[in-house]
This record gives sequence, structure tokens and C-alpha cells, in this order.
Amino acid sequence: MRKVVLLGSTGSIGTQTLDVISTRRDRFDVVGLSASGGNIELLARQIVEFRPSVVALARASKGRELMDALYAVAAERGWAQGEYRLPKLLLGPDASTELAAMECDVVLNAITGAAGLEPTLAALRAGSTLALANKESLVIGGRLVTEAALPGQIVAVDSEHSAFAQALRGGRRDEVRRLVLTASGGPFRGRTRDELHEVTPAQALAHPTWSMGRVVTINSATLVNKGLELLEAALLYDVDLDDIVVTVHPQSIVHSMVEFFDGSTIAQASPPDMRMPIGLSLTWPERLEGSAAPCDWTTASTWTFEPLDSATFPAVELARRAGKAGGTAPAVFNAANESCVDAFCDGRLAFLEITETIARCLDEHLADGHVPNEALTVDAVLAADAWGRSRAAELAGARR
Ligand SMILES: NC(=O)C1=CN([C@@H]2O[C@H](COP(=O)(O)OP(=O)(O)OC[C@H]3O[C@@H](n4cnc5c(N)ncnc54)[C@H](OP(=O)(O)O)[C@@H]3O)[C@@H](O)[C@H]2O)C=CC1
Ligand SMILES: CC(=O)[C@@H](O)[C@H](O)COP(=O)(O)O
Ligand SMILES: [Mn+2]
Repeated sequence: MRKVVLLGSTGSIGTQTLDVISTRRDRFDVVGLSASGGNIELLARQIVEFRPSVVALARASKGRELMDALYAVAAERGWAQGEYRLPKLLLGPDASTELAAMECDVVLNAITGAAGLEPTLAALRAGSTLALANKESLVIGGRLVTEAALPGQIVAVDSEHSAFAQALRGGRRDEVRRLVLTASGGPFRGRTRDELHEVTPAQALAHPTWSMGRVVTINSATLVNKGLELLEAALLYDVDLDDIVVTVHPQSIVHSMVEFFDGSTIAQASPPDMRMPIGLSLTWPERLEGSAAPCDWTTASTWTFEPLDSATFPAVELARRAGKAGGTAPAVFNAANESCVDAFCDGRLAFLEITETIARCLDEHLADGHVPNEALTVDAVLAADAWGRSRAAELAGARR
């Protein structure tokens, strides 16, 4: 039995993780769940179903509502008081960090955004395996995260990085020439900049191949997701940023590839279903039988690959620049983006202004306030995050 703590249980990755676990209850014991408080009823149902001993809720004001929802679900099932044990409840912004430090085998971090940093560090310090969906924590924490991890302690959940891990498994790292990171290209693939001025949040949220949470879906449309994934790959697999290339693969079946120095390339392929990498992350290095369906080789299909149009979608090159600067630059890249995604979804910023605003924040930060890798601390990352967020919001406000 693997004891699992799941952070961000009510989101896209969180619910799919519980789907995987529910088919193999003999293999997993969910000992902790966390959420922000945006979907109390779902969280209550998850608690009743999986019986964690501890639950963390970021918005303390939602604690009472959660207890009421728990009693309601229990009553719906006809349970009398005493027939079930309530979990210990941790409340407040640090609740997920406290939960991540709990004794368990694996912490799956599926929180969205920079809020995942301290839980990531807490899980690593506690010695648990960290199944990492929350790429932002690795990207902004940089060496603070990699140095806190023992070899193999971080297992990728992100589909591309799971693909790299699978292609690199048992391989000789000195034979690797480069990593080939696949991108779907998002809903606006093939458009010119002129055709992107007026696009709406609803259009940006219509991802062609994946159903995901709001932020990562907008990030796929801007290609910021691929920028974050470039930095994630460099940190996870210790590969130089210049040895990672992006190719656009609209079918999202080849999840990424490793090219070796003899001209061979190993690709990992499966239909776009996160339950496969999620299952693998929970049992790594073993595979979890039946996590998801394989490709159907009995029907005709076509896989295509094309170069990324970096002039229209500059986010990957912006991320590469932030990664090369290191230190607090990736934190500003990410924070400015998170702020711009909110502004875009609220109608305060146009689509193309997202990457323009990130670029301006990055330029200003590199000119003044940048903390290099050698001097990086968690406080410096959090300060850069706060600055990036407020500066981007200010710039978004000035544009309207
Ligand atoms: N969705 C996908 O297919 C993929 C996602 N990822 C990555 O996984 C992460 C999660 O993405 P996704 O599941 O799509 O996101 P969602 O927005 O669907 O879910 C986010 C989850 O995090 C919770 N949450 C948000 N803030 C906090 C906080 N401060 N403390 C505790 N919980 C919090 C939310 O709770 P509440 O519901 O209460 O608001 C929710 O449970 C992201 O980093 C994303 O980039 C990577 C690859 C694929
Ligand atoms: C499923 C997953 O891993 C997402 O991060 C995915 O990568 C999004 O797709 P694109 O960013 O390639 O559009
Ligand atoms: Mn991905």
C-alpha cells in the first residue's frame, strides 16, 4: 500500500489522480487531500470517498462550509454520527505546506501556480517521493528545488517530462544529444500575429487536444506552458537549455522524444490522457497496469511535426532567456504570466499583450532587482514573485 498525499485534489490533475487511485484501491491509501476552497462540495465528496486522515484548505474562511458539506454528504449516505471519523483539518495559506510534510510515500503536487513552491520544498525535505505536476514550483525555485531533492526523488507528472523519463530510463546520459519537447501548438496554431489581436478567453480556453485547468490551458494558447516546460526539462534532466528544442505536434500523441548521438530518437506515444503519466508517477519506476488506453494501431492515423513559429509565439524564447539569466528571472517570468492570465480572462488585457507584458517585466527585473543563482533564497523567489505579479497588474491597468 502506497500512502499518498494529494495537493490540489479538486482540480483537473487532482480528480484524474483520484480516478486512477479508485481503480486500484488495493495499491493506494489516500492519507491527505488539499484544495484552495473553490469547490467545497467536491472536496467533501472526495473526503467521504477516500477517508484521508488530514485535509488542508487554503482559504480558512471556508472551513465551516466544508464541515457543513461533510455532514450533508454523510447524511445523504444515511450515516449516523459516530459511523465516520472526521479528518484533521488544517486551515490557511500554509495548510498545504504542512500537509506536504506529513509522513507518506508520495506527495502528488497538483496545485496550480507559484503557490506550489513551499509544498514542493516541504515534501522534499520530508523525504517523500514528489510526483510533480506543479511545474511552476520547480521553475521558480530552480536550484533551491533541485538541491533539496535526492536523486530520483522528483518524478514528473507533466506528460512531456514523463515521456523524457521513460525514454531516458536505463539509458546512458552521456549518449544524449538533445531533448525534443513536443507542443500541440494550442488553439491558435497556424495563425499570424495579426489574426491574434481580437481572440477571446473562450477561444483561448478551447484546447484542441487536452482538457485541463484554466491557467495551463491559457498557457498552452500563448505557448507560455511550453516555455515553463523547457525550463522544467532543463532542471529535471540536467540538460543545457540550448540542447532542448521544441517541435509542434498537433495530435499530442508523441509526448516528447530524446535524440541520441548516433542519430537514434526514442519517442513516447500514447493517446492524450493524463491518467497514464499520473499512474506511472505514483508507482515509478514500475508501471501501473491499465492506467489508460493505448494507441489504436488498427485504424489509420497521421502524426505530424512542424517548427514552432517563434515570431508569433515568443513565449518559449522568452522563457529560454529567463532560464539563462537564472536566479529570480524565472520567478518573474511565471508571476507576470499568472497575473496576465487573470487580466486576460477578466478582459483587462489582450491576448498578444500577455507575452508583451511578461517581456517588459523580465527586462525591468534584469535591469534592476535580479538575484543571481548563487545568491538565490526562498525569500528572494517570493519577493520576485510578488514584484512580477504587481508590476504586470500595473502594466495591464495602464493599457486600459
Ligand atoms: N491539467 C492537466 O492536464 C495538466 C496540468 N499540469 C500542471 O498541474 C498543475 C495543476 O493543474 P490543473 O489540475 O490543470 O489545475 P486546476 O486549476 O484544475 O486545479 C488546481 C488545484 O489546485 C488547488 N489550489 C489552487 N491554489 C491552491 C492553494 N494555494 N493551496 C491549495 N490548493 C490550491 C485548486 O483548489 P480549488 O479547486 O479549491 O480552487 C485545485 O484543486 C499546474 O501546475 C499545471 O500546469 C501539468 C500537466 C497537465
Ligand atoms: C497534458 C500536459 O502535459 C500539458 O502540459 C500539455 O503539455 C498542454 O499541451 P500544449 O502546451 O502542448 O498545448
Ligand atoms: Mn505538459
